[in-house]
Amino acid sequence: PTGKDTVSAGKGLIGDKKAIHTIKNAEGTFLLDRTRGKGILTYDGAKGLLLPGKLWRDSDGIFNESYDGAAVDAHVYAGQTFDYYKNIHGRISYDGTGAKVVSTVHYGENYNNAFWSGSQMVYGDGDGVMFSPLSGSLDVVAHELTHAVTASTAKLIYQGDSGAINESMSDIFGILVEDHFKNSPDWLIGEDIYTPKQKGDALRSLADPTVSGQPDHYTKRYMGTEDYGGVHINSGIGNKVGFLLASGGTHFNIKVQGIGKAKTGKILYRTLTQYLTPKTTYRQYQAAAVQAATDLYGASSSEVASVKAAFSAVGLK
Ligand SMILES: CCC(=O)Oc1c(C)cccc1C(=O)O
Ligand SMILES: [Ca+2]
Ligand SMILES: [Ca+2]
Ligand SMILES: [Zn+2]
Repeated sequence: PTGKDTVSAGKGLIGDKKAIHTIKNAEGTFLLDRTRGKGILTYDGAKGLLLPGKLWRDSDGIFNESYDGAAVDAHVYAGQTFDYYKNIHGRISYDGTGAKVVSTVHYGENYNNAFWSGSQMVYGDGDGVMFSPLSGSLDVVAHELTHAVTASTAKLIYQGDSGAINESMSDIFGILVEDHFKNSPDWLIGEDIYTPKQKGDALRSLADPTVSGQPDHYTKRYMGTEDYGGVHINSGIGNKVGFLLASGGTHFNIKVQGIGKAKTGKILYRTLTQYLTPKTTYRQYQAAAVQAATDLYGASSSEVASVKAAFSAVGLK
């Protein structure tokens, strides 16, 4: 649709008020943000399974009803993730050339999933027990949009080691985007939408992947066929590397000097976008990350030493 670029009032899933970029015409106000790249667009799946559904339209221009919350959060968090990649890494949208960022909320019924379809983000409403509506968490939205960055660069195949690295990159950048915008950063994924009736838990922990049954060492990796060869299981190995590299610590008697979240983000962004390829294995990932850190900080830098130590701590070299 055409219309006038507008800033509207919105309320997120937990009732938090926030401004949203929209366009307004005679038919109403739409979730179309034309201030970022070629646009950020949010659609209503209307509890069906057709994508993308209908571009979200509000008749009175105030997005404050409970049904609106998932859409407001998806729209705002997509914009924040867009801003992180632009301002921190100089990347304009997931493809680097301002590609439209499309999200659909209210997908399916009681759907406990969120995913990157290959061309857009899709969020279920959850069943109210396992999940609340899944766009209600910035780290989850950033996780999904990072799948799009990966699909536009390394194209890591979604199975086995490459799939686990794909998943880990999405978790790590989910953490980094949330850290960039929130004053309560953590190393947890999905805490805002996971098991709404229980407090203090999360979908995954990067600080200690074993709390959700993930391995934190390469010798403990899952080798079965479930979950595309364990992409959401073995991502714990890469997640532990990311945590140790940023925060430091001693793991299986190996001490890692932390280098902070910002440098960790720079090294892993360069690794993902310059060195990883569709079939990269965890061992090749170690070499790629060392190379990226060397490019950025020099072969004899403390940052390179920390990258080597972080991978060594999980049994990779
Ligand atoms: C952190 C977001 C996440 O993991 O979303 C998924 C869920 C909830 C189920 C299945 C797949 C995914 C995914 O995006 O990998
Ligand atoms: Ca989090
Ligand atoms: Ca919970
Ligand atoms: Zn994922």
